[in-house]
Amino acid sequence: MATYSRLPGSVALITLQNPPVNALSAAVRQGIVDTVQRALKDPKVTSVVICGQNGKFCGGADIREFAGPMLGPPLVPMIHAIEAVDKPVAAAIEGVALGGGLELALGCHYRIAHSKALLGLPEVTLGLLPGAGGSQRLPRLIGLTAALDLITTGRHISAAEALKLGILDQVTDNNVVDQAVEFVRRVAGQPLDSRRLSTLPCPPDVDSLLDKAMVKVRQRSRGALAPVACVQALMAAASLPYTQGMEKERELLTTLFNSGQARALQYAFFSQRVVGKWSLPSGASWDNSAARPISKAAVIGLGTMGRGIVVALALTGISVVAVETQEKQLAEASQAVPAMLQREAGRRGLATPPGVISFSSNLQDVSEVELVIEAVFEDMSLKLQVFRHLTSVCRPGTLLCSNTSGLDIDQLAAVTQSPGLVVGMHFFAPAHVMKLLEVVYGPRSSPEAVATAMQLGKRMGKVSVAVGNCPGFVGNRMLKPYLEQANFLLEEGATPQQVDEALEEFGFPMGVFRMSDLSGLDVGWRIRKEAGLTGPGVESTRTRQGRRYSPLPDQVCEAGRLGQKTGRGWYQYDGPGGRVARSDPWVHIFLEAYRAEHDLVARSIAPEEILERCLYALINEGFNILQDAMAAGPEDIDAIYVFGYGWPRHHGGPMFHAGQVGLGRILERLQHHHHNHPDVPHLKPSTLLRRLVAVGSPPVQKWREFINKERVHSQL
Ligand SMILES: CC/C=C\C/C=C/C(=O)SCCNC(=O)CCNC(=O)[C@H](O)C(C)(C)COP(=O)(O)OP(=O)(O)OC[C@H]1O[C@@H](n2cnc3c(N)ncnc32)[C@H](O)[C@@H]1OP(=O)(O)O
Repeated sequence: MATYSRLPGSVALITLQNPPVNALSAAVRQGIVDTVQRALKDPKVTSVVICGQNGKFCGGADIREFAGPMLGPPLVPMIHAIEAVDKPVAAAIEGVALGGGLELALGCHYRIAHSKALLGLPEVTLGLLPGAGGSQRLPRLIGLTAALDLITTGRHISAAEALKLGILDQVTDNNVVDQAVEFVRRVAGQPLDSRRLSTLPCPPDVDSLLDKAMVKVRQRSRGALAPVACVQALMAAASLPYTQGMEKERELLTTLFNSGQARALQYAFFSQRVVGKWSLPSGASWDNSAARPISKAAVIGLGTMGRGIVVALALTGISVVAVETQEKQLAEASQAVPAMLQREAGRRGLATPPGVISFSSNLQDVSEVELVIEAVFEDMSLKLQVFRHLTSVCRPGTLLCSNTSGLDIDQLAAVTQSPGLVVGMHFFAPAHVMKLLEVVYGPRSSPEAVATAMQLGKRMGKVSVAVGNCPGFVGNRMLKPYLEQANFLLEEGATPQQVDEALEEFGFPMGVFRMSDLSGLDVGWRIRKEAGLTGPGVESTRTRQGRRYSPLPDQVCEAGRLGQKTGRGWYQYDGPGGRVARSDPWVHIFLEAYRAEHDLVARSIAPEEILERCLYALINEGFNILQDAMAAGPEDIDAIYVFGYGWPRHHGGPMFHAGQVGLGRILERLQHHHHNHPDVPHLKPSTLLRRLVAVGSPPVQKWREFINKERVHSQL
């Protein structure tokens, strides 16, 4: 709702009230319509201020309402009515003015903000465009170039930047409502025509700026519709009168609203928030487990991952003891880490990196910290050695975390004095940049340890997801069948380019082979050797440990082709460290020879089959993970894939995508592919998928409840 009060003198104050962010729900819109009418009719009122309750102006349209029918007064006429008022109306912006919130402010005649406020039009990130007049008013206020940047990126800007751009009339460090009241009293009676943005001319697109932007956006958006529609709306602003521009805005918004992409992006918005409200099978959860405050931490091992973790911690203001026992590596890291910290602080607009880092080669130096993150090489015996050492060196009660991408947390916990204080913290490279953190709880991890790691991840700006302790955890466990299918497709006749193109067309920034070249092919090779799947003494057959196996990636590594770092992998590069992948005749000859050796007849494989085989195998493993309670719900898996594995956000995440494709269809295609490849267990449809289809394929939002019920009745 919105409340109305008349302040001493002649100013009406309208306050939006819809905690926590004063989103423009039907009730709030109705409240605004009513209170603006009241201010208009009250002859004693000469000016109006609109503000938000509890230090937040407005977080935009109420995203939760998008799923249902539109009720209450629509936004566009409401904002037009405010603009038409013949008394000055000012928006007093505190906290946030985002999306519809900023569009509401653009309909006011003046905008005054607190210096700490954030402004933006993030609709594009929800698969929409600023459809409450924002795409037409903003370019009239700040020009096409600046409007294009804000509308197509959706980025939030500071009050200082908004003032510079001309969005704001005044910025204050004091009480913003008081300032706005004083401001409107001062300007009362002045002509308002030039303050009504809809009546101003839009600058024309003289340098074909928008045509060029369209080409770029189409290239960059990888199939996402909203950025393209945003440019189209700006083209309308630049070339059409305001009323026709608004018609175009509405038409584009309707198309976006009805697209699956908007639903996927809005789901992704909420999943990011759902994962913060974690719960474990034990019943421990975010609201019944206290996190410990951490001010001093240590990182053991200063390779690529360790260095990134040190920077991520230091940026939160935590003091870090950075330990590396190899002198050469330590010397390199003590040069590199401060530079990385400086760069990242600059990128985030922080003047001086707040944390203090001390470097050491002595493990004893971690004795005073509250939390240790071990980030040594991914080797169980080495990690066990470090954990044995840590448990004797650290004071009782220190939290011991392992940055592992899939090793058994329970084994590590078993060699410590307090297994309850051990959790996994699986960072993604580069650790100071990538948003995802898997917090891995073992059977003995205490709720306090999980809460502390989750809280620390949040402080580092990560999307932290609590996951169970199983090989590969969630992300890498699902990646395994995906990679496996990609290799099988090569055996059957596809080329690395064909597989990559199909996946990139779907929206991944990089296909599986380009990505493997970037990460280094030796990573998986070492894991397969440790698992006894390849290496000396293992027979070179296409069946290993009772299931189909492709030795192709092993043979590529044996040829010394480890990816970008060696200048050769599934592609060729200009040299070691080269970035531009080019098709390599060696690979094609190698694949032909391999197929001939194994009597495989190459067939032509359609992109649809490539997508089905890779994605549905991955999704199927996602269902197995839910079934095994290694992830609390589909949102957890989807957040992991969107933030850590390049899953296109406009497809929501693998589990959401499964729902959009139709669970029945996924089941039917998995059955089909499993029938053709009975020696591939990953294609065998999961029990959970079958059960969901059997009960009528409920929407993804209902799966968590269904799984819990099935578990109670022992159906899973
Ligand atoms: C019909 C007209 C069509 C087009 C024109 C207009 C379109 C729009 O306005 S679309 C919405 C645009 N706004 C946004 O994208 C802002 C989204 N919100 C945020 O970015 C952040 O929530 C925040 C910066 C406003 C606050 O961040 P923070 O303090 O970290 O809190 P949370 O993100 O955890 O959010 C708290 C709580 O609020 C819910 N929420 C936030 N914004 C909205 C919203 N616009 N509508 C509905 N709900 C919102 C969020 O989900 C959290 O709820 P829970 O605690 O229940 O999870």
